[in-house]
Amino acid sequence: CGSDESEEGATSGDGSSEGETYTVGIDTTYPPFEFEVDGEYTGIDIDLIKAIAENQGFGIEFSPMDFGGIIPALQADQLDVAIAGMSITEERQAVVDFSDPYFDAGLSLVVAEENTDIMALEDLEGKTVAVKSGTTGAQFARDNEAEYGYTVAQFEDSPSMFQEVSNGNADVLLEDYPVIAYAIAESGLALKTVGERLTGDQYGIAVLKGENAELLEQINAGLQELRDSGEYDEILAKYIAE
Ligand SMILES: NC(=O)CC[C@H](N)C(=O)O
Repeated sequence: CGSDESEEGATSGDGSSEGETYTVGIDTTYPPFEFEVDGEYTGIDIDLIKAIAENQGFGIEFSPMDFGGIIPALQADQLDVAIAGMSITEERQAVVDFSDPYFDAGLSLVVAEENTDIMALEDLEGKTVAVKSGTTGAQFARDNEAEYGYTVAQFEDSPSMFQEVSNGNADVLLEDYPVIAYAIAESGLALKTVGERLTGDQYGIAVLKGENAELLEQINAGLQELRDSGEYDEILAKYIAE
């Protein structure tokens, strides 16, 4: 559905820049932000970065990887840009520069639909909490583990976490609420969100710290253009039911 998928590789826009091509790290197991349909990458992040590349006249090449590998890959110069539902955090800001925020998210708890004994963090004593490596969810779980007395089980991707709770191997998982809403609606897994939203944060597009001021400026200009033109809202509406 939607726009054509042909911009991977070189998009040269209107020739206003040198048509540089950047390698973009993505987490393709993270719908509705990034996923794969019939061998094509799709989702909010994919559409946004393609549209930014187009309006700023640079090319992009996607490099899919586990979320936990993305910041290390930026640091190792294997990626120029990362867009991966990545929350802007102070810790990350020590090693990457973020674009202006483009989406509001934050963590919630998810349990099996029939579960009636977990309503909040206070109910997690002795339970197993599934998290994904390198994420704000994993960080939150570690930070609160001693206080609430649960055990953390770490996974490399979100679908594995959802599966694990659905199977009953883990009692609860921590994930960003737009991703939870999409997973529950689309996967048919018998899961539900419980309790309050635990955190609020915002997603940003990342580049390696200190070395990419010009690229970051282009990304911010591109984002602003998409907001002004209404294309940003159209992209969101394609993937998120209001
Ligand atoms: N792709 C993801 O799993 C991102 C999770 C979360 N928003 C983070 O930044 O850590």
